Amino acid sequence: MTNAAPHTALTIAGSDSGGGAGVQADLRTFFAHGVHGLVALTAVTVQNSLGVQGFTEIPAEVVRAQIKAVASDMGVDAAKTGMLATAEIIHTVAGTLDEVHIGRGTDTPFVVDPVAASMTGHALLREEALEAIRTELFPRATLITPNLDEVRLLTGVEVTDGASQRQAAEALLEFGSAWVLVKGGHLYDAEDCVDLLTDGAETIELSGPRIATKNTHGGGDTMASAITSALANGADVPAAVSAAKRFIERCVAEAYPLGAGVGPVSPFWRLRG
Ligand SMILES: Nc1ncnc2c1ncn2[C@@H]1O[C@H](COP(=O)(O)OP(=O)(O)O)[C@@H](O)[C@H]1O
Ligand SMILES: Cc1ncc(COP(=O)(O)OP(=O)(O)O)c(N)n1
Repeated sequence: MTNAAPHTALTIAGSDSGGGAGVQADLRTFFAHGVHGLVALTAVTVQNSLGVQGFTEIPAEVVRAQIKAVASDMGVDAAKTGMLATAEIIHTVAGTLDEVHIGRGTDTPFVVDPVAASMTGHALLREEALEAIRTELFPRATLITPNLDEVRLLTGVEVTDGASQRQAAEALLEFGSAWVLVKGGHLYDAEDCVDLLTDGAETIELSGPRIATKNTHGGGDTMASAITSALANGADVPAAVSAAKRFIERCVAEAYPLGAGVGPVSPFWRLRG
């Protein structure tokens, strides 16, 4: 008997030793969507619920080799990036994605989560690398998914309400991605969590209740990999983001305490049905 292979999604991201963010969050989320996860590891972080103690990056050529190995043999239905650590890795990833035909202008959707720092404020990207994300990855992206801290770093726009969220989304579109999702989780005083999705022609507000919990570690990675899973399974961008928003709400609602600090969001609810 030969079983049909599931769809595949590739994450190009760092490892979180605490298991709540990074490739661990991505693989948990791919699994919860019935998608086979492929990995190109970019960095190894030393972190737990209290924060990131440090990281070391993987040589750029090894990142390239991982992407080539899986793309040439197994095939990639959708890809995403998370922590990329250095400008050299970003440059290498951009060139390799072109070689294996992933990203804007190809049939394989590509999501860029422009991870710059952990929620505890520890840098996950060397300083000079932000410009490389803007110029080398955004033009190749089907969708970019910054949080409000990343929006400020990338555009200088301080989002405080719906109007500035729209202004930020327009500024981000100028960098060349097909779609932008400005996530609103960091507007802590707002009653609802509103994420704004736009391609310049169509703008969709995705709103949901703000769940009262401190355990939101890995939320951004989980959201981006839920979108990537839906894209791998054939959804278009608005449908993928809308499904991911409902998914992450449940993950936040079922987040659990682990360690003395911030616990992880939980994709396990999906396995319980
Ligand atoms: N307390 C919360 N309740 C419900 N949804 C949340 C909560 N915090 C964040 N989210 C959602 O989780 C996703 C990631 O949010 P955000 O915190 O903005 O990004 P990041 O995790 O990258 O910092 C978004 O879809 C956001 O709306
Ligand atoms: C290895 C690694 N990658 C990414 C992050 C940031 O993850 P995110 O989903 O934004 O979660 P928080 O850091 O906001 O909890 C990370 N910490 N480690």
